[in-house]
Amino acid sequence: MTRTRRLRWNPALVAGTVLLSATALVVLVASFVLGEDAHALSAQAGQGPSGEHWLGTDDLGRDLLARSLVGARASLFMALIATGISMFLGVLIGAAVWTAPRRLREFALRIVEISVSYPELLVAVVLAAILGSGPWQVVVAVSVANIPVTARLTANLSGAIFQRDYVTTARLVGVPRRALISRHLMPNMAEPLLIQLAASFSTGLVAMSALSFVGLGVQTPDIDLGRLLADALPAIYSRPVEVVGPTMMILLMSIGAMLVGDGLAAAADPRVTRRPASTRPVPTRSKDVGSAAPVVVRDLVVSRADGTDLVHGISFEIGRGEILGLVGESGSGKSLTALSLARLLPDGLTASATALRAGSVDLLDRPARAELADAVAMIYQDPGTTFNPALRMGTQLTEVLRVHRGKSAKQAREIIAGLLAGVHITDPPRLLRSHPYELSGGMRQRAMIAAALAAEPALLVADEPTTALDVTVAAGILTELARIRDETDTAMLFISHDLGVVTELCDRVLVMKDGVIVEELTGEALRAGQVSEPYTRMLLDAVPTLAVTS
Ligand SMILES: Nc1ncnc2c1ncn2[C@@H]1O[C@H](COP(=O)(O)OP(=O)(O)OP(=O)(O)O)[C@@H](O)[C@H]1O
Repeated sequence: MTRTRRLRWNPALVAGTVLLSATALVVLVASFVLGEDAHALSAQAGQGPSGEHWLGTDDLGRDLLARSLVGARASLFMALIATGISMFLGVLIGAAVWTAPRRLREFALRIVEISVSYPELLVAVVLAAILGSGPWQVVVAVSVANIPVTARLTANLSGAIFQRDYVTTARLVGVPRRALISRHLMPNMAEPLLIQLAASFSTGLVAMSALSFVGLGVQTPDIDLGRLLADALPAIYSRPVEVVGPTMMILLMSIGAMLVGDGLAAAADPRVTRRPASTRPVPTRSKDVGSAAPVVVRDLVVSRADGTDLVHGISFEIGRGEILGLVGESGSGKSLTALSLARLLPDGLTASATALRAGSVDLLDRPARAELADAVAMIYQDPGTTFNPALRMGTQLTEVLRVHRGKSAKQAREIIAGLLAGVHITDPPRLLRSHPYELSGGMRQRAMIAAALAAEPALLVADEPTTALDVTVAAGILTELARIRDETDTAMLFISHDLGVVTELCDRVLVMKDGVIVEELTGEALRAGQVSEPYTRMLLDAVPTLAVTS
């Protein structure tokens, strides 16, 4: 079950909504009431404003106010239809681009970027000229001209959202593509897309009026605002009042739409956050090596597309119920090692190994997502980006159980509630009803651990799980991880650049430098300071201590 985020009204949004709806209402009502007056000829030609004709009459004696309101109705409908078409197709193309294979995506993105570089009005004029004059031709021309800008916005938004941890997690657990788009992409793009909708309406209205003005749109005797402006042009110096009606209608509607857009932008949620992580399968090299350990990594190489190796053939195993620490300075290759195990390497990087196994799953065999979810779970550094801000915690935490274990929503909630209680969340039902932003960082991280355990993975990767937390909360999370190690068979890969934390928690520690393991130590040896590598010594010396001098 998903939520509706409450709209935060602000002056621009109120003013825009009132202006737009009042104008639309007046236009609709008046155009029905005054429909005949707009076309009725009279002897009172070319008159100025009067009590009978508020905006005067044109050279055939037709009431200019009635014509403006009737013309505005046509422009309003045409702009709405064009906006609907361009938004629908733009969002579809933009989202589809990000679910396409990499090469096709790159190609499509370039096409969209090139299309955006042509001014919309110019494209609309060219298309309308090709299609011929008429209202539908203009609607199609303006719709098509507006598609690229929406498609690019959607593609950019999708790209950013696709790289957030919660989407990475959803992909890791094998959430189907359609659900990814409807549940994770769309709710998080709603605000910018609504803003784009308002902008698209406004530019569409102006473009359509411009096309009718130059004779490509609505044709006499039908009228829209552009047509009325064209009719007023010959008398622009002798009776300038003729342009007032259509100009005012264009202004009122587009200012209304712009204010709504600005209001939505101001009301947009400021909590939108990011963290580049990502996704790409791991191509492979060759075959195995027998070992009883649940996690086996042999000769893991991670390379860039240009052939540069970032991780240089490292090997390690993790035993049942063992926490293996992976330490090293920033850029030493810790995260790439972990992402290779989860088959979540960023685009442009590939991994190969002679053995890569978690539990019974051979990661070199391109396991199905469901299998992978059983094998590997991840806890990320920043609990603020781990969850989709648009969904309740219950929806997200139960995902893996519903998707892979076929549990009903109720069963999944019960299991997760038990796991949440296990990680010392005091009121699990309340947490399940909450949105992520209602929780503290520590609670979110505990919830992430509970979600990770739900799949009973053979390997739990914790990538700097305490770095974004304050010291006391971090201590609580470390205690949870130690408890999981003591109470379950889960093998754990604990990544950190902080030897102090690793010393507290890990049974064994690998020290990485420049993509190579330079030293392997037991937890005791590390605690006793028995290290042989100068690099490890340097890391150890970098651990802050609270020395009190008197
Ligand atoms: N997508 C990428 N494309 C190219 N190089 C990358 C990419 N991701 C990481 N690298 C490079 O690979 C090396 C190892 O990166 P990695 O993220 O594994 O380091 P790390 O030890 O986890 O660092 P940190 O503690 O800062 O997270 C670094 O030199 C980094 O610049």
